[in-house]
Amino acid sequence: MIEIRDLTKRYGSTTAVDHLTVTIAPGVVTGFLGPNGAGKSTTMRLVLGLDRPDSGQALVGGRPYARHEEPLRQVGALLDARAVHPGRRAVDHLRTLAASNGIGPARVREVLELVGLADVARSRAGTFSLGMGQRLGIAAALLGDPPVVMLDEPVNGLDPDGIIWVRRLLRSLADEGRTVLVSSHLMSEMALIADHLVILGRGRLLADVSLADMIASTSGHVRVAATQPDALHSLLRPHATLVTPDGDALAVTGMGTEQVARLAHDAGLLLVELTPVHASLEEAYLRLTQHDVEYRAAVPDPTDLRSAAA
Ligand SMILES: Nc1ncnc2c1ncn2[C@@H]1O[C@H](COP(=O)(O)OP(=O)(O)OP(=O)(O)O)[C@@H](O)[C@H]1O
Repeated sequence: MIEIRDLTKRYGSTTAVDHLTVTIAPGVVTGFLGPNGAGKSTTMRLVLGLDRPDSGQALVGGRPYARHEEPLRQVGALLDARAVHPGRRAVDHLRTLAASNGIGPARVREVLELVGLADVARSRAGTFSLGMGQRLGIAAALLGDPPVVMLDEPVNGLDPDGIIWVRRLLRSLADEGRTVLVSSHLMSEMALIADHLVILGRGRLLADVSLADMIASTSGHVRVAATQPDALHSLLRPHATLVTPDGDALAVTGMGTEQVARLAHDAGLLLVELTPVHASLEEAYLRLTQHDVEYRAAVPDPTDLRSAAA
């Protein structure tokens, strides 16, 4: 279990983590989400004692990370897969880490097998692809067979096989009763991996919610098309919350399919499509975080269902 209590971290005038209180429970995969700069990496670094909080605390297994004698046996973390000396052989990198935590060479061989790097164990980390580097980072995280695993963007750079492998790995770690915290900006991936979500915005907790409740909290939309698109648009606009183009059709929120059908019928319009579309995690996430995005490009509006559905 990870317990974060009233945690605050400032860098100059930036408050990276702002009075954050949340518990990451064992036995489930918790997705850690938030826009760029929301404070996810800082929170993970604070949990690992790599940075000092201004106030509050982060406990792993009931204690601050630094108070554990062999921390790799408590928490396995992948924060930055490139943080390995490029001249180091993969196996030597793992052996050094293992030795500093009283872990024997047999476990090094085991994790190399587990992540699929056994054949390249003697290659230097600098020759590894991004995906191989990720696998090496995950191997390091799992060395101590820890009850808590924290992975920052673990699928970054992995090919589809690798992504499926990470998904299965995280599921099995959670099923074994471990605490699994994983960050990713890929909402479609999160929707497949996570059971629970912790969402930050500008360092504050925006949501601590199950994946199912998160999606259910956002109503979907109706996709509708008619032989006279302009007439349909004018008809629906006064009645719906939002009417936006969606390919050849319109995306309509704030009305159900029946209401759309009746209005069209009464106006003599012929519908060629009428489809209820359930909200995706991405839509729910974009709506929740739209006021907390620190770095936003000028163009797409996050409430535009076309960009949300892309
Ligand atoms: N070492 C540092 N010095 C100064 N500012 C920092 C430092 N580390 C983080 N910050 C700032 O703290 C805020 C939170 O950053 P953090 O990297 O934790 O966010 P994040 O949610 O992990 O973002 P991303 O999704 O982009 O990785 C940002 O405004 C960032 O610029």
